[in-house]
Amino acid sequence: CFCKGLVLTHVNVKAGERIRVKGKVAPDAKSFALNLGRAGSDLLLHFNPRFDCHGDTRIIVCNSLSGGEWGEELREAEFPFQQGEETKISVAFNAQEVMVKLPGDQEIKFPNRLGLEAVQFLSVEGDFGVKSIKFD
Ligand SMILES: C=CCO[C@@H]1O[C@H](CO)[C@@H](O[C@@H]2O[C@H](CO)[C@H](O)[C@H](OCc3cn(-c4n[nH]c(N)n4)nn3)[C@H]2O)[C@H](O)[C@H]1NC(C)=O
Repeated sequence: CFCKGLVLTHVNVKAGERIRVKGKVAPDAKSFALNLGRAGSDLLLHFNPRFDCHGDTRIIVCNSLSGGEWGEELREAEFPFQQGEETKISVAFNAQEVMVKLPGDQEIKFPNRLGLEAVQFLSVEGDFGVKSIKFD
């Protein structure tokens, strides 16, 4: 369900700032993921919409990764993505939680399990073509 995509390091996004990702879901998408954290092995958030992957159909899986170990998954059934469509995902965080804003004013909150105050690493992987990334 994954092909390696875009990796940004040293982005130095602080709590209260927002990352806005615009892109297009592949027409035959199985899954894509937005990862942000200290590094690839320490993720504040692995945001993983699954169209058809790992036995999941149209479910958003969120998780953290600490020292390469996955935490407990949070699963969201409200699934605002369509294969082949453009979409916008924005993420902000504070000491307590990560807030993901999705189309249709949907918001997913995920605990800041790593307690990160800044994010250095951002990657987008899977069946998603990034059009723009804005930091504000
Ligand atoms: C029911 C069986 C046991 O539970 C399953 O266990 C799987 C393995 O941990 C879970 O899938 C992982 O879920 C993680 C988030 O919790 C990640 O989505 C993980 O994929 C991350 C990943 C793979 N890759 C990757 N694979 N190959 C390449 N090049 N890159 N990159 N990132 C997935 O492989 C999967 O979500 C989980 N399913 C359930 C229902 O819990």
